[in-house]
Amino acid sequence: MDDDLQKKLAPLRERIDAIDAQVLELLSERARTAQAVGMAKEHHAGAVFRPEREAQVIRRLQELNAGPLPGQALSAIWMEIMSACRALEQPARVAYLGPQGTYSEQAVLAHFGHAVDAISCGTIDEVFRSVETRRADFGIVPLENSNEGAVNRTLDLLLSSPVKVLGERSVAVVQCLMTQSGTLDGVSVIRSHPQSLAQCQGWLSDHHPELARASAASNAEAARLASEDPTVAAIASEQAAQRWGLKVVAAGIQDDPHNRTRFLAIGHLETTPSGRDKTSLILAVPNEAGAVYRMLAPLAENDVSMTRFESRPARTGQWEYYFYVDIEGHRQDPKVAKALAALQARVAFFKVLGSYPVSA
Ligand SMILES: O=C(O)C(=O)C[C@]1(C(=O)O)C=C[C@@H](O)C=C1
Repeated sequence: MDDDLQKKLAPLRERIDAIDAQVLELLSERARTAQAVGMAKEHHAGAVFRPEREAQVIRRLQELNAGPLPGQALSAIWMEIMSACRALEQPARVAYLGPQGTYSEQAVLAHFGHAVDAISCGTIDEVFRSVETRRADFGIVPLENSNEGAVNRTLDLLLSSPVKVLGERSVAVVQCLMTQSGTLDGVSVIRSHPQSLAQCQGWLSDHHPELARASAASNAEAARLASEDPTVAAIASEQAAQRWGLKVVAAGIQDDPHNRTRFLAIGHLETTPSGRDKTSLILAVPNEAGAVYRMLAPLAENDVSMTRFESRPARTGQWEYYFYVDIEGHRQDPKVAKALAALQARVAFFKVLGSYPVSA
C-alpha cells in the first residue's frame, strides 16, 4: 500500500478499533440485560419473542437515526442484535418451505435474524403442521407474489389451522441465472420452479430462445441440479448460487424489477398493539345480493381502512367464497374492536387470523 495512504489510514483504523471495543462493551451490556428480561419472563411464563416490542425498538431507532447509515441498514443490524439477544433467552425454532437458499429462507432470516434454528420443510402443509405440533415455535409461509398473486395453499391452510398470524415480511425477488462455469457454454436446459420461469419468460425469450425450459420442485432444487450437471442452468436467488457453489451468469432477470413476495410469520402468540399494526381476517357471507357490501359497512362506519381483499372459493359447489381481509389497526384498538364486533354479528363465518406490527 502506498505510504501516504498508510499514514492517513492508520489513525482512522485505530479510531475504528477503539469504537468497536466500545460498541462491543455496550452490546454485551445489552445482551446481559436481555438475559435479565429472559429470567423475568421465565418466572412469569412470558413469551420470549415479542414481535410488537421488536417493531417498536426498530421504529424508534429509525426515528432517532440522523445518518449517515440508511434506515434499512439500521433495521438489518438491529434485527441481528435482537436475534442474538433473543437466542440467549431461548433460540427460536422456525419452520419454512425449504430447501436452503429459497426466498422463504431469506424471509426467515429477515424476520427473525440469523440466531434461529431454521427447520426446512418440504411443503407448506408441513410448515403449518410443524407449528401446530410445536416441533417448531414459528413458521414462515409465502402469502402472495406481486406478479403471480396469492399462494392458494397458504390461504386454505390459514382457514383450517388454529395457528395465528404474528407478522409479515416482504422479500424482493431478484432472479439470477446461474451455472457451474458462469457461462452458458454447453448448457441445454434452464430449470427453475414454474413460478420463477413465468416471472422471467420475457427475458428468457429475448435472450435465450434456443434453450429448453424445464420445471423443478423449487429454485433451490434447480440450483442443486445445476451443481451436479454442467448442461443445466438454474434460475434462483444469489443465496442459492452461493449455497450450491454456482456462478451467476445474469442477475435481476425477472420481467418486473419490483417483483416481491410477501410472507407471513405464524405461531401461537397473541401480540399486543405496537402502535402501527394490521389485522388479518377471514369472512364469509350468504350468497345473496348486497351481502359483501353489508359485510364491509362496519369498517367504513368505524373509520377502519381495508388494505387487502382477496376471495377464495369455499368449494361447496355453490359459488360461495371466503374473503381474506386485512385492515389497519390492532384488534385491541377501540375502533377496530368496535368494527369487528359489528362485523361478526353480520357474517356467516368470522375468523381473526391475528393482529401484528406493520413491517417497516
Ligand atoms: O424486550 C423483550 O421482551 C426482550 O426479550 C428483549 C428483546 C431485545 O433484544 O430487545 C429480545 C426479544 C424480544 O422479541 C423483544 C426484545
